[in-house]
Amino acid sequence: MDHFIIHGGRPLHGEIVIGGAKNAGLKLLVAGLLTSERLTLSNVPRIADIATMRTLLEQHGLNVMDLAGDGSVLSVGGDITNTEAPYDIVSKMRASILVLGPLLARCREARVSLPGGCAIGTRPVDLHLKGLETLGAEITLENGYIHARAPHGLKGERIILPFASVGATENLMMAATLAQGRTTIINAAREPEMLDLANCLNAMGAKISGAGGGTIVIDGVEALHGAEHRIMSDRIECGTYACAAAITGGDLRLIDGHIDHLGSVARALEECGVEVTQDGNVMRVRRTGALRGIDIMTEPYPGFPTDMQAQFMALLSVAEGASMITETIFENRFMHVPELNRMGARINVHGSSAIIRGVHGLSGAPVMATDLRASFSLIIAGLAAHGETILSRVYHLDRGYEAVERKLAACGAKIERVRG
Ligand SMILES: CC(=O)N[C@H]1[C@@H](OP(=O)(O)OP(=O)(O)OC[C@H]2O[C@@H](n3ccc(=O)[nH]c3=O)[C@H](O)[C@@H]2O)O[C@H](CO)[C@@H](O)[C@@H]1O
Ligand SMILES: C=C(OP(=O)(O)O)C(=O)O
Repeated sequence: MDHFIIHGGRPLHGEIVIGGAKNAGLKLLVAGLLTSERLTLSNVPRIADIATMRTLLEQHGLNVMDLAGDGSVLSVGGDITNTEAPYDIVSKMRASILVLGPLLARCREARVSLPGGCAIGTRPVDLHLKGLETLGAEITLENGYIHARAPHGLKGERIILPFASVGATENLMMAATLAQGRTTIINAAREPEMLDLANCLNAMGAKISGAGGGTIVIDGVEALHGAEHRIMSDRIECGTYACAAAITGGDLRLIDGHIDHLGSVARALEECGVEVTQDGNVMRVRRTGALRGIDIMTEPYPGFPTDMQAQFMALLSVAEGASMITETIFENRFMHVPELNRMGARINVHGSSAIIRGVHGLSGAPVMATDLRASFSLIIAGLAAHGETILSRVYHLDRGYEAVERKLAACGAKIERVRG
């Protein structure tokens, strides 16, 4: 298992190119199941989750071509020969559940392993299943698998989501593109990735309006066709490097970083005393003064994203005064707290809130990654800490961040990946 060795205390200066969004790219690849023609995606991030999604689609029978030879442009096409998503892939990557709606809509049948819980929470898929039932699917659970059938096809309906679930909105939006009649999703997730997916589906011939807002209307069509689409840039990767710049008192130009997608994250950085500006497609982040503590609550978009919570906690651990972070999306997303405390942070968890008392400095230590964003929070802490930090279980990080050590080292960080 690879690990990172980080020697902290160096401000980051320079440029980092933000890659394509993991949380958009995964669903955009799945959209390839909705047509027999080719869907070509550019700006594909070279991360482990994309490789896993590629394996999943290939075992459904799709052919995935690497057009640029470096994984950045993928073309998906061909016939679906297998409608089963097996446990060994779904249990590795929860986004696999997104194949359920498209397989059902196109093949009228699908068998997808139940994903089960993960390190950050139980993460049930009841809203996906109820929504598909509303569209006419018959769903049974047997032997750990979801078996969904719609022998006469799906039928458009009005679906009210009790919670604005990202995955349920995407699954239902994709399924509804091939349903008969109109589907209206009320209380839909409003994350920018919804709009990216809808734009791609519309380019494939779907009729979707309202994506990015709370009500999405989908008029079903007979068939979708091929298209080309550029995946939006990753707002979470952008926010993560912004925190790294801020904690080290650095100055970073984030190419293809966008304040408007970051929204509440950019505002939180400013409240902490960090300067954030936009010039064309470059977002600049720098800090010259002291960091100030603030209170944060994670919420669905446009609120503060849970996927930035761990990285902000690392930042706030060295801010002046006390901060409070309340996590409302996942019930177990504070696994980084004991690891940050091992580096000298003073953080106490009370239920869904963490109180962070700012300290003057952190000290390097051996720490362990527990999930994707927690891993990067420990890198952020390590970049600011005195001495050596050794981060193990880097495979969590590789799920969603491309070339971390290269991007950080190019800006002055002393970070090395040790293989094995
Ligand atoms: C691949 C991807 O895009 N992952 C993102 C997606 O995950 P994901 O799509 O899984 O997130 P959801 O918005 O669906 O989940 C949010 C909350 O709703 C609950 N829930 C969800 C569905 C359901 O049927 N029943 C239910 O109770 C979940 O357990 C969780 O507590 O959005 C999350 C919230 O912004 C992000 O943290 C993830 O990075
Ligand atoms: C929680 C995340 O991803 P996933 O939903 O794929 O687990 C994340 O990107 O932080």
